[in-house]
Amino acid sequence: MKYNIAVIPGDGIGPEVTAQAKKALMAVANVYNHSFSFKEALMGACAIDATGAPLPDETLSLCKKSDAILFGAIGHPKYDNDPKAKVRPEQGLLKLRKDLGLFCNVRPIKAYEQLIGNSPLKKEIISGTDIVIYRELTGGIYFGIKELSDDKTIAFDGCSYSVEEIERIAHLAFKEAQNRRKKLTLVDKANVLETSRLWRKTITAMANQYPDVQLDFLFVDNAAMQLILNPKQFDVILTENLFGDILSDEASVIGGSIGLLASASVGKKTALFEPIHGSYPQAAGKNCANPLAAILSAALLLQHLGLHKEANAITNAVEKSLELEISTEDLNPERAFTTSKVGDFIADYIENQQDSNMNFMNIHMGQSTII
Ligand SMILES: NC(=O)c1ccc[n+]([C@@H]2O[C@H](COP(=O)([O-])OP(=O)(O)OC[C@H]3O[C@@H](n4cnc5c(N)ncnc54)[C@H](O)[C@@H]3O)[C@@H](O)[C@H]2O)c1
Ligand SMILES: CC(C)[C@H](C(=O)O)[C@@H](O)C(=O)O
Ligand SMILES: [Mg+2]
Repeated sequence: MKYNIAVIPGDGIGPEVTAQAKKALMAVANVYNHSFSFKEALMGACAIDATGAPLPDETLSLCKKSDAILFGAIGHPKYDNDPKAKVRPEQGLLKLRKDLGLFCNVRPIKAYEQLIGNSPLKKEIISGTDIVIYRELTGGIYFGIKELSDDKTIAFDGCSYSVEEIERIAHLAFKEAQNRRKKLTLVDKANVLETSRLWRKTITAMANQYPDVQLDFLFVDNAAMQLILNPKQFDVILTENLFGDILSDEASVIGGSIGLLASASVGKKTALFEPIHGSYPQAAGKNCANPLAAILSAALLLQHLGLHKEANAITNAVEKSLELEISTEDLNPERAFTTSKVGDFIADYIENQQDSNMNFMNIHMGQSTII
């Protein structure tokens, strides 16, 4: 089959990690006789530099024409440190999510047995953790009215949610729970926020449509603590935009590095696949960032296209790289492999995994070097 994939490498480490995800997809194409046509487009600080806009029209129209979108990361310190900047890289990503209707962001988190020692959390606490966060992505405070008083001493960010916005992601989260361990936790701040009370009321009213799912509720402050104290209690977490952003970075500590966390941003018409991490500007151009979040995002892309065997080929290769410690410095500081070497290993493993020849492993393991 032929698929058109829009690729948005973005800023900082975005281009480096996205290149490895493309390598993995090309290896899949070779083994399984698919054809991926990749078309690249600008978004973020690089797009502002080139066109003045963080999301050029050509990028949006390319995304609309594509079967799926692979995205790296955006963001640049020159904007992070300038609160007065009117045009910012992040506006590109937010506009893309909104214009494409990508309301449901799925963020899987698991403790890989191979990496159990990498987390600062105790082994017995994290071992066996397998959570998926359903983060609402096109509503809430991110997209509310923003105001600054004329004398610039008072700022306002509005937060609103409608029943329709809550229901459409909640149906997906309930269904995901049905396919997993049948537990759904709504995380909110219903003791304070009107929007959270609407979430609670709406989800409670939906529960009878999913009688096999055990539904519970947690306030977000407690949820932040429970994620670290006892992450195994969670199966599917459903939450609003801002809480999902914060809790997923926190949860990445369970896996051992944020460089492992992939995500799918899904709408009715299309879907975009993105690591949860940012542009990590300190590592840009150094070939040292972990590409696995981007590579695992490519696996989620394949699943979305219904290519399950192919997606498994990528996740198996990732597991093998972790087992052999063919990993970047965040996971393997003593004997770090570069970003591109990890990508090469994954692509080679996908193409040659039937090959039981141990030389194959030796070639890669002998190549360790580094930064
Ligand atoms: N989706 C996105 O594009 C996205 C997400 C978050 C932040 N950002 C932007 O990225 C810029 C930097 O933000 P930040 O420093 O808060 O977050 P960040 O995720 O870029 O980096 C935070 C820390 O996480 C670690 N890290 C991140 N990615 C890694 C990787 N692939 N491999 C190994 N370690 C990794 C590093 O220790 C890094 O210092 C900002 O401009 C921000 O707005 C963009
Ligand atoms: C860059 C920023 C707008 C974005 C968000 O807050 O959604 C990021 O942190 C993420 O998690 O994808
Ligand atoms: Mg974030």
